[in-house]
Amino acid sequence: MLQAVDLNKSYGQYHALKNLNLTIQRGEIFCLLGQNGAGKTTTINLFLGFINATSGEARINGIVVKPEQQTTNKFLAYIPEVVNLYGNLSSLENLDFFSRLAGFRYSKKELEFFLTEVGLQSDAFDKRLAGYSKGMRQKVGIAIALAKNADVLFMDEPTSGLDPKATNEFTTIIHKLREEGKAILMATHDIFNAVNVGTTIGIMRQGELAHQIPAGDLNAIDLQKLYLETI
Ligand SMILES: Nc1ncnc2c1ncn2[C@@H]1O[C@H](COP(=O)(O)OP(=O)(O)OP(=O)(O)O)[C@@H](O)[C@H]1O
Repeated sequence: MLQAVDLNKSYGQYHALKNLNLTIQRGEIFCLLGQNGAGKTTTINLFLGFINATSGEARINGIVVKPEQQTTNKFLAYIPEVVNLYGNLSSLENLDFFSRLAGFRYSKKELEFFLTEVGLQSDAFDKRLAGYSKGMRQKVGIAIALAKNADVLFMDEPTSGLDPKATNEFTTIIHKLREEGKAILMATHDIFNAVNVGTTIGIMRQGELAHQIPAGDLNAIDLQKLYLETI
């Protein structure tokens, strides 16, 4: 579903990503850990087609990502650290707008279903997004991904700045998405959450994927130890 094959990204002499090889199947959540500048966002940006690879391939559903063609966009959704939607529109209106943009038209009931799926309280549906918390905005971002019927989700630092309750709600949503067969690539600094939601943990160091471990093999303390030894 999601594959990097000998993927490289250089800026002049600087190698931001070195020979990345990884595969993420349906129902897999791959959590990428690593220090600032390790190459996590570069990896996501290559899959999203925001930047061109220097060499190698990023593939989504077997199709090579080509920034100028955008053929893989229909399969994916991106949930950035801060979900920026239209603050003066409600979540229902934002969801309707972005669904139409992706070529889907839904009834109000169907839009409400997506928002309920991600755990947004129904009394917020008609309220302007400007008053939403970070966690609520994130839920709307994930609802848009569901409405778009995206197979693959990319998330950058999804739990950064979320309080423990919102992080817990996020974990519940991710487990549900995994059961639905989504493939998720997530960059995070949150070791505890990576163990909680990940099926595979990757640790990056200076542009290289230094470790790739099944999440079930580690608890948070083991992972923290390995992380600190790696970076
Ligand atoms: N446009 C660019 N020009 C030059 N160097 C860049 C550019 N974009 C990224 N880099 C460099 O590539 C390296 C990897 O950056 P990247 O953003 O992927 O790191 P990261 O692991 O996501 O870090 P963080 O945890 O801070 O988000 C960094 O050293 C960064 O400075």
